[in-house]
Amino acid sequence: MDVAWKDLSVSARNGRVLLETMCGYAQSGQITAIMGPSGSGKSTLLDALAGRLAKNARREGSIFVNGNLQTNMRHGTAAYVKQEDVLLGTLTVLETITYSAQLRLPHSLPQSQKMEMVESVITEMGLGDCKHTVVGGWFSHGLSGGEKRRVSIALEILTQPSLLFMDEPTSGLDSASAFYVIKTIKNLATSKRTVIMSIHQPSSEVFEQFDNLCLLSQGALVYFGDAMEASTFFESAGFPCPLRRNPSDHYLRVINSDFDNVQNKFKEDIETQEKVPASEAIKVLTNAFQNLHLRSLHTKVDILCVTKVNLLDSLCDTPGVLHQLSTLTKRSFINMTRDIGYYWLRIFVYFMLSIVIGSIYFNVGTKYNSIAARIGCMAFIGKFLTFMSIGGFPSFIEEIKVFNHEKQNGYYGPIVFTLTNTLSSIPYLLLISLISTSVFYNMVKLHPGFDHFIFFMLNLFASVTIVESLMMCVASIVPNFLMGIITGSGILGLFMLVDGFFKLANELPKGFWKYPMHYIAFQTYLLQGLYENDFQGLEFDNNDISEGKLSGTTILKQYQVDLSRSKWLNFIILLSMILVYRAIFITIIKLTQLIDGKTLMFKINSKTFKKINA
Ligand SMILES: Nc1ncnc2c1ncn2[C@@H]1O[C@H](COP(=O)(O)OP(=O)(O)OP(=O)(O)O)[C@@H](O)[C@H]1O
Repeated sequence: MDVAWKDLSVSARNGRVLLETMCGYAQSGQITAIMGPSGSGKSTLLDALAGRLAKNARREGSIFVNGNLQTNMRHGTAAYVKQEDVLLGTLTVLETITYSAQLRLPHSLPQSQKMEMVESVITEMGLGDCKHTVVGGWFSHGLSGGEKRRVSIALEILTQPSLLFMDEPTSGLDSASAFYVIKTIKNLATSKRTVIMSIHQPSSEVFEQFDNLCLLSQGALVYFGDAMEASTFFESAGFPCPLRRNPSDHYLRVINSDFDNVQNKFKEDIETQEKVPASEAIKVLTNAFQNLHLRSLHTKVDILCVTKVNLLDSLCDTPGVLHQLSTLTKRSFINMTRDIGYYWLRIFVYFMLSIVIGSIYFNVGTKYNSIAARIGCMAFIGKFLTFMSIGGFPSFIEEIKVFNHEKQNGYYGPIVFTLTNTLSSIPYLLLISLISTSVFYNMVKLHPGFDHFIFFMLNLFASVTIVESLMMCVASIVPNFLMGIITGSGILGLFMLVDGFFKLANELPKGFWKYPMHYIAFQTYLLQGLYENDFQGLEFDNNDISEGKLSGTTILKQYQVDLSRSKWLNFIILLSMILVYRAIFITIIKLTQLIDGKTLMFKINSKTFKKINA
């Protein structure tokens, strides 16, 4: 793919110019390196080209891919290696890359060939020794920073994308690793791939692998052209590279104006030519570039903007939705199994709390005082045990980071993610409900009968699933674990107040708190279902024994339980809430994509293509 950008500029919503108007190109078979001091706009340029700018940044100018004005890119044609590694900490290197291969390589490719590709990319990235090591997270130390970086690169080069964006691929790598990694990328580029990467401080050997150099300083273009000719350019502008200095170090030293104010302190230690403040040097270099190279750059860009080349079709044969579903469900299930914070810890705490509940309300009976005890016991279970399900949020946040990255690369969308998360979490949520209910139900001796026990368990299952679904919606808006937990707790706390326990339903202020909040809170249906399940069919001693027995139905009326809704109807409402919350999650993700203007990179259809080509 040939990429050309013309009159490209980026500004933040507050008016700050992040990238000044510039042009440039990247051709197939070549590596184009974007270099510059820290904060010079390398990532911004990369993001602008890849269509990944932050919401508050606006791009102007045009980007052409194969001579077509770029709108979106097709799935499999562009890959992006982010600056930070987004990996599931519970998987080994081999598993991480294998799942990615299953997810993205054409379905028609035999399994043996896929595994060969996985092994080969592991070898190329020097990960052979640690291929069975887990990536690592808060629960276990795993790969080093440099190894994680190489796994991130391996994941993206696996499919040999036609266009590869890389944000600082060598950061955290030692010089030998950096060299071999870039050499592998160079090999990839020579097989007609286009690589655009931002890079900090390449060694001279790494620098030699670059074809084109785009040098930025303070958001402006200082040099664009053949990487090897940069030294001639600097020399002609009066800044020759001193002997025994890495050329890239030299370029960055000359154009880094961040330290102009402290330069005087180190006068004796710096070369004569560097005594010129960088701000002056940048002006000289920019003028020299405009005089010597800008015209030829414009000519080259103009040619590339109109040179039509057909897009590669080779990688569009990606696996179908069912294959993606099964691969992602397996991956997610393994992640949930290995991350003790996802469910195991919760299962243990639920078990312990169930014993505590069982001991406190042990053999609750049917005396007059047992009525309040049963109500209190069920309210605690319905409120607090379900609330505790926000504990899995930090682990979910890690998973959603990977989802966001894979979604941006166009591997799959929110519907597939939601389905896989649902399928893989169901066994654990059932286990939580089964263990807890088995313990407290039998200790407390709530309404006898297997059908009553099962109903209780299913309600607990539905409610913890609702809390997980609600937290998914929270994560889609607040993808930070502390803020997410605060937001989720706030919402659940509010629901608890209006479910009819702390204040009976008819005594809640009508405006807002009863209508609609009482009916939105899932605990309303949970508690009513549990109360009906427990009280209906039982008889209790009256306060005054001479007044005879109190029927369960009378008690339910006193607690303002809406008996027109059967306990099963309450349960069905809970199940529907799971669907509603998960649908809200999908809608939020889709809306965010629309607002971002990144509507599914892979969803460009042939009609649109024909129109653009026309
Ligand atoms: N969305 C944004 N809103 C406001 N300012 C931004 C935004 N993105 C980047 N910037 C600013 O633009 C400048 C360039 O940022 P950028 O991340 O592109 O630099 P960089 O050259 O990649 O730096 P580094 O090498 O340190 O990663 C920085 O000063 C940064 O604060």
